[in-house]
Amino acid sequence: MLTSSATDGSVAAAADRFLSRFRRPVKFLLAVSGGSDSTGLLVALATLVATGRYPGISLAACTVDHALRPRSADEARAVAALCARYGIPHSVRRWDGPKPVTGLQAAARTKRYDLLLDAAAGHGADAILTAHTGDDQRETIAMRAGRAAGGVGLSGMADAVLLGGRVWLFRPLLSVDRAEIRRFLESAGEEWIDDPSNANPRFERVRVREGRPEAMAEAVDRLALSRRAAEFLDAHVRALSPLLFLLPPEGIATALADPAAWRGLMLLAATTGGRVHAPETASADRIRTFLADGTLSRLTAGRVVFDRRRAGLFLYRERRGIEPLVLPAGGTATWDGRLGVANRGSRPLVVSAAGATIDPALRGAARRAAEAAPRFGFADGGPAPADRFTVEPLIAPYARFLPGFDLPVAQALARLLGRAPFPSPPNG
Ligand SMILES: Nc1ncnc2c1ncn2[C@@H]1O[C@H](COP(=O)(O)OP(=O)(O)OP(=O)(O)O)[C@@H](O)[C@H]1O
Repeated sequence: MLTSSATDGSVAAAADRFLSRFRRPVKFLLAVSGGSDSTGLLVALATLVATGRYPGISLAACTVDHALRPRSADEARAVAALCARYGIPHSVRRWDGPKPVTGLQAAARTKRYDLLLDAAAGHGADAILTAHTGDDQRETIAMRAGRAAGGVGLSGMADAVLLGGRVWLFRPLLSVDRAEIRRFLESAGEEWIDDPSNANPRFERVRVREGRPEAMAEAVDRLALSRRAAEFLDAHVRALSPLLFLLPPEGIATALADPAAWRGLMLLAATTGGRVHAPETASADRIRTFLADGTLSRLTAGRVVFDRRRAGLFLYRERRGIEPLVLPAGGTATWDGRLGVANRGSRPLVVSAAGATIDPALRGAARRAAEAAPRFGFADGGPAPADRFTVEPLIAPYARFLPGFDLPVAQALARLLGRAPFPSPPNG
């Protein structure tokens, strides 16, 4: 039995705790590489679900074949065989096409999550599960400590993340150590594949595993911080359009006084600039000095103009460096990190900055923001009618990965941009 043995207790207990959280019917897609961690997660969950004690919960699995090593296809087949033994539908998603020479691991990771999202849709799964462990968690904290995150304290991986704004990913084994998972698999008589990339010193995670001492996470209540940042945005920031925001003087004072409010403002700045990351420390310090000084003038940082006037602080995207996007018929893409665009027409669509084409009556901050707004046209220069495309404002910091604890602030940003809320996790 899974639940009784002293050696497998923590894996089974973590799996049981996880499954017990879900009250509605839910299908999970397990991301299984064939390594010990994901094999352990698969065996633990499959065994528990087979007991019939978790009605409404079903499982599927996917292996991503990165096609980077000669044996990867065989490994995917070994996982398929394991899943077949446990009666779990399994699919393989292969990374075809050219691979970059530099940044290979980051590219593989991006592709892996895209392929997992694709597989989740294919299996009709409501959520994705990965087998990140307590060891991975310690490495993440050590890595982030090495980069001197600053501001909000050290943080580890979230146990829930919304991928691509669409599908929740859970990490049920985040509190279980790898050694425990291996003992569990040995007692269950199951084997796993040792991943050769774990011995490759090119990769950062591996370097951390070998080189850095462990660091302890600072006790930061990230959900409380996120809620306070959301309250600040709701209470103080006005969206004059999805591209132009105003923070009145009392809001500026609040942002300078309260670190959570400051974080809300920095996330709004990242969103306004179409940037994944909030301004880094040096840049944030410049903004802070500028705001504390109170002079009515402008500062540009992280592609965003901080435009201080009597009415307060206006925020908008600076005009420079906005690359045009050419979108083929039927295509979807991101423009300037700020807008998701889908071409519904039959001709290529060109999205560029409006620049001088805007209404000459506009003045001040509204004029500057409008110059950085999108303009939709065709390659011959003519404007595209509005029924040929759809757009959705993007929240760049959370467009790919939204940690569960940051859901409140992400929803506040969604409200400000007038876009649909992010979906809630499927438990409850
Ligand atoms: N090739 C794969 N196919 C399917 N799932 C995978 C694959 N590689 C990794 N995973 C999933 O991702 C989890 C983490 O894997 P691993 O630690 O190798 O990735 P990482 O790159 O360190 O993590 P991250 O994706 O968070 O950067 C695994 O436990 C497994 O669930």
